[in-house]
Amino acid sequence: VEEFPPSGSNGVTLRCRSRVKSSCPIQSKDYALPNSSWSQGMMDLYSRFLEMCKDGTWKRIPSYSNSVDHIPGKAFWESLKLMSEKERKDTRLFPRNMDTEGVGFEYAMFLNPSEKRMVCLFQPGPYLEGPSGFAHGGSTATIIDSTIGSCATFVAGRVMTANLSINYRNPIPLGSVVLVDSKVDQVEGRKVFLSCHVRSIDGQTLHAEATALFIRLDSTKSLQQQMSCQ
Ligand SMILES: CCCCCCCC/C=C\CCCCCCCC(=O)SCCNC(=O)CCNC(=O)[C@H](O)C(C)(C)COP(=O)(O)OP(=O)(O)OC[C@H]1O[C@@H](n2cnc3c(N)ncnc32)[C@H](O)[C@@H]1OP(=O)(O)O
Repeated sequence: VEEFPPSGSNGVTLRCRSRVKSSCPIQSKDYALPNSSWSQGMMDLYSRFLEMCKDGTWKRIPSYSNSVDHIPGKAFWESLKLMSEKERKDTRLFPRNMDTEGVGFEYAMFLNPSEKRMVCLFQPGPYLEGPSGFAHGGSTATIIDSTIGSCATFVAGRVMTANLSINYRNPIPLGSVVLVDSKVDQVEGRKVFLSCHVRSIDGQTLHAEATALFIRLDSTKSLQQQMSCQ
């Protein structure tokens, strides 16, 4: 199955750990692969998207516990120089902050480059509880921000969330599987406008809808430009 960014060419899967000599990089764990906590519904949806990756329409996005690991190629190695070994070891991407599988954010993202669309298969675990039996709104905001943010990253490179507006329509049961579906609506200079819907797998329940503004931070080429697919 095709994967983006391709692990052989961008260096993101190669990461130096503190106890390992820098000349001996090791592979970071990809958390967006199935584990035993994934429900049948999550597995089925994941298989459906993997199938759609076969003709190149969709790309599976690997997920690492440290954001640095997502940076492609040369920029990755340059960013390592800007951070101390301790900083690299001690930070974690917020939705990957729990060690036990299944209790927090279980998710996998897929990108459709031509539609500038990123979807996220999300199974909220018991430690994300807000109202009894349902996901905390903050956890929903987190997965929306991460999905939209990854979509904006693809289109614009380094970005920050400037505005995120969410309407919560129906609570998300813990342990259920929802589809977070985001797309870029417009790009105006450094501003990237996106929208997002969170729906049940059968599409019958709208859980949340959101709009967001991301601001591009620098003039480096976007991943999309690097893939030359616009
Ligand atoms: C292939 C795919 C690839 C995938 C990759 C996958 C994996 C990726 C891995 C991991 C990514 C996961 C994704 C993570 C997602 C999480 C993201 C976050 O949580 S970000 C943290 C929260 N956000 C902040 O803390 C920002 C705080 N704010 C700021 O730092 C600044 O305000 C900033 C950078 C947003 C803008 O500041 P300025 O100084 O650069 O720019 P100025 O001039 O202020 O704004 C530029 C324009 O934007 C408008 N603007 C700015 N903020 C606005 C706002 N809130 N509402 C409306 N307009 C705004 C301004 O009015 C201005 O517009 P005019 O050029 O004048 O037309």
